[in-house]
Amino acid sequence: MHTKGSPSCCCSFEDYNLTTEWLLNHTSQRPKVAVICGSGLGLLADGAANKQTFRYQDIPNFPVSTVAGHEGCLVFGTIEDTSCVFMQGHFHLYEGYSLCQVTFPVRIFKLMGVETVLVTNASGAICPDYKVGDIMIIKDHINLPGFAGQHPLFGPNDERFGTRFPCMSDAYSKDLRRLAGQICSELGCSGFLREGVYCMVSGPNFETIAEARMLQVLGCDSVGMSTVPEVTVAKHCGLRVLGLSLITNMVSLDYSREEKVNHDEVLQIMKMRAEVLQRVVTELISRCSINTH
Ligand SMILES: O=P(O)(O)O[C@H]1O[C@H](CO)[C@@H](O)[C@H]1O
Ligand code: HPA
Repeated sequence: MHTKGSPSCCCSFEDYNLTTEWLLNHTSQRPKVAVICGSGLGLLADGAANKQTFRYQDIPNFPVSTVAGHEGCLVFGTIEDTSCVFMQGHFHLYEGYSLCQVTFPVRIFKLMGVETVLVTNASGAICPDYKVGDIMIIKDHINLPGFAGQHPLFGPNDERFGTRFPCMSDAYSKDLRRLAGQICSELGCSGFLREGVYCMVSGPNFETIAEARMLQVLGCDSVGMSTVPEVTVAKHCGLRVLGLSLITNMVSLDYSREEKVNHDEVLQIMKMRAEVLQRVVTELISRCSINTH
């Protein structure tokens, strides 16, 4: 990631190619599904067999993880007959990375032949009906940093990846959302399953009460500091996307509320639900190419 592609993008097509070639030369896996593991969810990879792990720092051009709960490993493996790749840890604007770096792995997955991306994350509930521990299937998102010009597709468009003006009205596959709902109900998770709108903020601070109230007025059900850039770039290059968000805390909408959110608490709740999420993700991977198109 050292050659300048354009003033607003720090990765050139050669950078993407170099990393893709390196990975293709170091693994015999040809993944069809990529899983981006959110905070504390690295063990989503535990359901895979024939695992092969690379540390981000050993992969040319790859950013490294700097946040607790993000191991910084790329794990290849198989689930049933499906070859897949897991990102144990993803990247955030607040770490100081450009959105080009944040989304770098998504284009690598595309070039490796991935067709479907499952994104997971931790988020705070804005919707007062939600509860801590709920799993929210992401129906849609609000790209708040994008409104302020922090957008991963800013700058000259590279047609080799996708069109200048991608449509985002169907960013999250309806088929995959339906399948996820079905799997959750088969696994007995219906009682804590939601579907809603995720809003990305840049972080790293958690929201003020006035900000949280604004997000509620905007129609957000939950808020987090990731995912939207990866999903935007995935959709731009024609990948199918499913997003699952785990509600780790209730965002304060009221000045009288005493509870204060912190990252340790976020990780603790993720740990509590990681096993069930792992079963959902494993099942999704084994069924997503059969039941959907
Ligand atoms: O979105 P992920 O990385 O899962 O994690 C969420 O949790 C962290 C804050 O506790 C932030 O990184 C936020 O985005
Ligand atoms: N706000 C922003 N990001 C988050 C939150 C939150 O309340 N919880 C987990 N990630």
